[in-house]
Amino acid sequence: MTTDNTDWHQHDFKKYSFPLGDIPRLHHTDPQVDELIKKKQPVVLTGSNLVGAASKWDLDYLEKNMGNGEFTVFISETDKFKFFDEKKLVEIRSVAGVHVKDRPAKEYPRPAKSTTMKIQEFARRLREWKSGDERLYLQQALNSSSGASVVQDFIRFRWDWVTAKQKLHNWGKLTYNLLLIGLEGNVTPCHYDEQENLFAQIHGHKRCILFPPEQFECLYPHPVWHPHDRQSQVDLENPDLSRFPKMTNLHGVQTVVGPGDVLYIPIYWWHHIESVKPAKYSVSLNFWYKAGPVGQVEYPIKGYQKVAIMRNVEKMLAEAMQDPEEVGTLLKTLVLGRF
Ligand SMILES: O=C(O)C(=O)C[C@H](CCCc1ccccc1)C(=O)O
Ligand SMILES: [Zn+2]
Repeated sequence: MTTDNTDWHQHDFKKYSFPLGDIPRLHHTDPQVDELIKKKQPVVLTGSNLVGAASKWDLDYLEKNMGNGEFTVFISETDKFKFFDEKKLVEIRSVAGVHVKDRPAKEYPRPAKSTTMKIQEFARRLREWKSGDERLYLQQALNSSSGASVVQDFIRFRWDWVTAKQKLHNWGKLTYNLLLIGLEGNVTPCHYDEQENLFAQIHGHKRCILFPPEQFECLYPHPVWHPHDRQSQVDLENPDLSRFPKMTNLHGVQTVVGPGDVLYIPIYWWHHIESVKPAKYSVSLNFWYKAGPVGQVEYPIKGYQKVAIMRNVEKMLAEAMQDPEEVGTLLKTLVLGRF
């Protein structure tokens, strides 16, 4: 895997069963950049200085300057931090048209539990962390109460540059910036988001493995009503081909982003992200934008549009049937032996 940003040692990286190409790394002034973004293809933009004002955001600085608020921190017994949407549990009960606050019918295992803590406690626990301890991952939307000097840095981001990208590519509004501080070795397993994403790396490095929306059938996402909606059911490190046979068709692209790099993760693209050596922790900040207006539909429709259609079918059927479990039965009746 060639990454001209440093001489990555192959032996350090996990080996996967599927082929991985390279995501192009281009200087942000290269005209190919906007061509790739227009085609919803991932690309690493270098030299943008988008979050140059945050280049000093190491643990010491953030500990001193993030203010006195409580921050959302996920804690996991393993290296995986698979997003779990607690809101879905209530929504499941409301599928039957009844909002019931009691415990959900099914108990879902939670890979990582969510808690809050002050930045000082988080920093202390990160410094004291040793192999075998539970892992921590701070994931908090930045806002105006994030400490005065951090807000000053935030204001000095290259908002002209990123807003020009937003306008040029007809993205919707900026929903929020998620600040991510995690231990080397933390993994955010394969999932997709319904937003355009300019992912800025600030401290340390992250290995990002991406798959296009068309590989939906190889990645077997949880149902839309599941708390792991948008997350793949498959474990890329330990493929279960009896349950997920189409994993053998997986082929992705990858890159390693370092400080100053910005990775464009197109809407609906699958991504699997790992904080890698040598730094002990990594700091990233994403810029999530709502999808732009659909505009004139072109045929044949694109992979990501099929994903949006499948999501709507699942939602409509879940709403129509009393019990989400019946959705699978109805869909099998609809297609098996008929199409
Ligand atoms: O920026 C992105 O989209 C990423 O996936 C970055 C990822 C953490 C995201 C956590 C998360 C996943 C799903 C819903 C809400 C929050 C990382 O860098 O570890
Ligand atoms: Zn994501």
